[in-house]
Amino acid sequence: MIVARTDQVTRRYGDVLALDRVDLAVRAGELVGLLGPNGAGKSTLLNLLVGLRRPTSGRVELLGGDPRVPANRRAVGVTPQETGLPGTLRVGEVVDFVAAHYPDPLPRGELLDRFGLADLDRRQTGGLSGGQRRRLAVALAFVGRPRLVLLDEPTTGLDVEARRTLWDGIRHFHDAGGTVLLTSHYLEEIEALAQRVVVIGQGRVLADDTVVAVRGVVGIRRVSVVAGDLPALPNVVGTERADGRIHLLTTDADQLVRDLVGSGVPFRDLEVRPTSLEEAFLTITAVDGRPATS
Ligand SMILES: Nc1ncnc2c1ncn2[C@@H]1O[C@H](COP(=O)(O)OP(=O)(O)OP(=O)(O)O)[C@@H](O)[C@H]1O
Repeated sequence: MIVARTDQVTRRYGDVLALDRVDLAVRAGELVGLLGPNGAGKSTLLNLLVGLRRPTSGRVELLGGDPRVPANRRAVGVTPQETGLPGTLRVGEVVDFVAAHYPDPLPRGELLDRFGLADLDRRQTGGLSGGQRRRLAVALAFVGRPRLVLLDEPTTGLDVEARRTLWDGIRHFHDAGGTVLLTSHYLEEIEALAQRVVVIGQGRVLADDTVVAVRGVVGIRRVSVVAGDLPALPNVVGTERADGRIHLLTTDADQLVRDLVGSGVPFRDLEVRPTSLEEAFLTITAVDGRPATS
């Protein structure tokens, strides 16, 4: 069963194309990571899924209906990228306040325990550390026993231990059958939680695959030289000519350099550097299939 879906969704903010014909389907019980750099369109996508924004074109479906209808959002928990908590309320009071909106909320103690906040029940939220505040904000998405939880960069600003505690809370929910869609800038974060990763760049879905497959692309290096035409070389997954240089994307930079030298073709100014995730996907998408000398 599909619990969240976008069908050819485009969203513009004036001249900015934030999402460009995005297709996404999240099935019940999945834990999906949305990966992409700043401005890729991740938050926009979450906001469309929870009905906070309308698509410019295309269709969005949440739990089988229109996300803008409140009844369809009842079984959804959300933590946006930025949240505010009333500073004078105690942690327990905030949880109780949110819980009061749901017919069968999680017991307060259980929720706080799951997110490592049990000792802070009576602390005013204004006296929490940044990391504790973030964990509470994320925990609140789970109060109403949702079927689907959407988390926008849940662990930003958390130290290693706080991040681990939060991951445990998310995992617990997922192990019990819950569905999660979360955003991150880091593959490592998604790798720790999800099997499936959707890579977004410049408003487009660049990849929708297993973490293992995406990790293969992240390992790609850019070998660039100043040269005339190059022969076709093994392990080259993309080629680009720019700024008077030939850029070769490769899964094995060491071997490619050996092959370049072995080919006897004159070249100079050799450079080898890692590609960013977005760069790797964008370049491969743009030039895949063209011969190295084009
Ligand atoms: N309300 C808005 N008005 C105008 N432009 C917007 C608005 N919201 C988002 N944008 C633009 O849309 C694009 C996508 O932004 P979005 O916040 O969805 O990206 P993101 O992947 O969540 O980024 P980040 O990782 O920085 O949170 C960006 O170019 C952003 O500047």
